[in-house]
Amino acid sequence: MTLSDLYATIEARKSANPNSSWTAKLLTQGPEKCAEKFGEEAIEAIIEATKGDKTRLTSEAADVLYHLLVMLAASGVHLNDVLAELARRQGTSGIEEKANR
Ligand SMILES: N=c1c2ncn([C@@H]3O[C@H](COP(=O)(O)OP(=O)(O)OP(=O)(O)O)[C@@H](O)[C@H]3O)c2ncn1[C@@H]1O[C@H](COP(=O)(O)O)[C@@H](O)[C@H]1O
Repeated sequence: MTLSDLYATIEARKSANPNSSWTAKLLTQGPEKCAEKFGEEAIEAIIEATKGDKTRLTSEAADVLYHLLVMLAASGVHLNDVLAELARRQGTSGIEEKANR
């Protein structure tokens, strides 16, 4: 499963029944709710990272990635645009990138 596969599934859930799909249910609640869920999952991942529990962090990181993609889809931002931005930054040092912002 790639992030692109997961993003495609999430996009397809825009027209799915909210009673049979968690993703569809979340998407019907709008971009603010999706952003809120992403924030909650990010905090849970931070907690596991600071505790040093690799198994729990792995699980929470999966939740973060999934909810990031849901938030992007809800906000009308395509994963390919994010990947293109990452590709643009490739070969540029982080320090240089920061100076250009
Ligand atoms: N990767 C995920 C994924 N990760 C987490 N979740 C769901 O995200 C929810 C996380 O919510 P919480 O942890 O906050 O738990 P909760 O108690 O249910 O939520 P609250 O009521 O407390 O807010 C759970 O219901 C999880 O099942 C996911 N749901 C779906 N996917 C992927 O999306 C695909 C499509 O899913 P459906 O749309 O459900 O068919 C699936 O096949 C998976 O590949």
